[in-house]
Amino acid sequence: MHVVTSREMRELDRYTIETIGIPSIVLMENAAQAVAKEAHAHAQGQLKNWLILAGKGNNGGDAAAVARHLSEWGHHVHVVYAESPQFLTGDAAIQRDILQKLGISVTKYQPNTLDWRSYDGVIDGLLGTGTKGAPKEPYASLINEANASGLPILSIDIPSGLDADTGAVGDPCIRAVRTVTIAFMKRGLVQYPGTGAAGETTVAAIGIRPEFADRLGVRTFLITEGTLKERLGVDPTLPRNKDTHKGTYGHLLVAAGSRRMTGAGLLCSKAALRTGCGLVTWAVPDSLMGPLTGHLPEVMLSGLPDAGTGQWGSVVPEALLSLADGKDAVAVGPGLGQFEKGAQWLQTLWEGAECPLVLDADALNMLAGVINRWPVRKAPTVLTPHPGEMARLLNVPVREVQANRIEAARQFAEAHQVTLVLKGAQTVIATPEGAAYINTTGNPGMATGGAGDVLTGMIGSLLAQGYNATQAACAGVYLHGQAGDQAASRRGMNALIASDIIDAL
Ligand SMILES: NC(=O)C1=CN([C@@H]2O[C@H](COP(=O)(O)OP(=O)(O)OC[C@H]3O[C@@H](n4cnc5c(N)ncnc54)[C@H](O)[C@@H]3O)[C@@H](O)[C@H]2O)[C@@H](O)CC1
Ligand SMILES: [K+]
Repeated sequence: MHVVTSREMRELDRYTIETIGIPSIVLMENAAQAVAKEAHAHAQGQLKNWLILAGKGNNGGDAAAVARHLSEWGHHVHVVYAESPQFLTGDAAIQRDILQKLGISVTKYQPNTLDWRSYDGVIDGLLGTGTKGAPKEPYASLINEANASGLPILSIDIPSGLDADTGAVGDPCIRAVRTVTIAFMKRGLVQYPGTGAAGETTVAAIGIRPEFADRLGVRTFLITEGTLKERLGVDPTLPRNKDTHKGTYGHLLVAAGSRRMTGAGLLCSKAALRTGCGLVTWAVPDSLMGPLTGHLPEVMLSGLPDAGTGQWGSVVPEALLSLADGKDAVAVGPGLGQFEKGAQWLQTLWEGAECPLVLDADALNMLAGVINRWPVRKAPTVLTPHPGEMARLLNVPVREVQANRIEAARQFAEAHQVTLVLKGAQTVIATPEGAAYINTTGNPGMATGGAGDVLTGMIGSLLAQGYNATQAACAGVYLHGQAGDQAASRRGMNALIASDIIDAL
């Protein structure tokens, strides 16, 4: 499913109107039909009293047409224009004139004069994708009154006050229970806090087809089952061919865990096996071999000389590099620990390993500040930072990363020619070619120690099985979230721990 910016949406509108030839008023009619149907369904067969808020742009034009449909179906509607309706232009003016001829009640907003208690629900058609900055008066007061009314609000296209591109909520912003977005999902609806303000969101098809978005070069997508299968060609449910053996499914090397942090390596390796790779070799500092033996019988432990410390800082990087030889992928980082000259240590693997790499946690901290000077790797490289690690990689505050996660991920991935997985609610995957994918699975119960180690193992496993970096990152993130959702439904979010995610795979 495509996800668009407001600029892309304008281009798609223009393309559909001018090149395909569907008049804008027809698109508006389709949009309004879809929104009205959603409101009608919300009323569950009862006829309701709707207060319909209209701005002066096309979002308000949609709202006026919604009022017409609802009234035709027997609902009671009252339309309040934020600004004087006499100044409307274009399609919005056409809709206003129709309302007038149909005798539908219309007023201009006067602060604190609306009797909100006499309505059952609100339709929000104040501001759409034409919004610039936080709502100005009188929109701001009207939005505040609507939110304070406690009535369920259904937003047209986006909640008024939302930044359709970043998901930032203006002061104020409508808090909707439901949003019917027009033609395509907007970026602001799939990034927090926007996602929270929009409530349950559906996309209304109005005649602007998905292939038009491909034609115009839209390269941001929501990860759904359809995206995985149709766009990315990954189907994890396909049965295995009968004449295969463990070598068919790849061999992953995991470099993770150190004294006091062995669990990270256990989770990463076990998740990798459960994601289907044929073999996992787990490299650890030699002194940990004894304590770890037998904990995960399916994994092959490989101890590297560590001068008795149990720390990766004492392991020469060449030892790890030679283990990487002949493997199908390497996962490095969980529980590795921080140590002196860590960047140089990692550089040996970065430059020497010929197979795909996935880097997480401490390995990402080693990259911060040096990745700019390192050569682009020939084999695929996946980085999986959480927002704090991303901020260190970019040397900016975390809030700057979070303010526009899609762009932060995309720019980094393009600049360094890596596949970047920016974790957090609605994980973003950006590819070296400039595409971005936004995940739809997962829940806050997964904000628990070790969940990231599980993801690293899963992505490593998929890389080892021969999936390309985009496939591995997108499928890994999607399945990780799906397993987390299953685990949460069994355990509850508070009780969920990382092992439960593995158990749900
Ligand atoms: N063909 C099309 O263009 C279609 C557009 N549609 C609707 O049209 C909307 C976009 O319409 P518009 O581009 O007219 O824009 P909007 O209706 O989103 O609003 C723009 C108007 O609000 C004003 N405004 C902008 N920022 C403001 C702020 N911070 N405070 C107060 N006022 C502000 C602008 O001066 C402008 O008059 C979409 O969200 C969608 O609902 C749909 O009808 C489908 C077809
Ligand atoms: K709106």
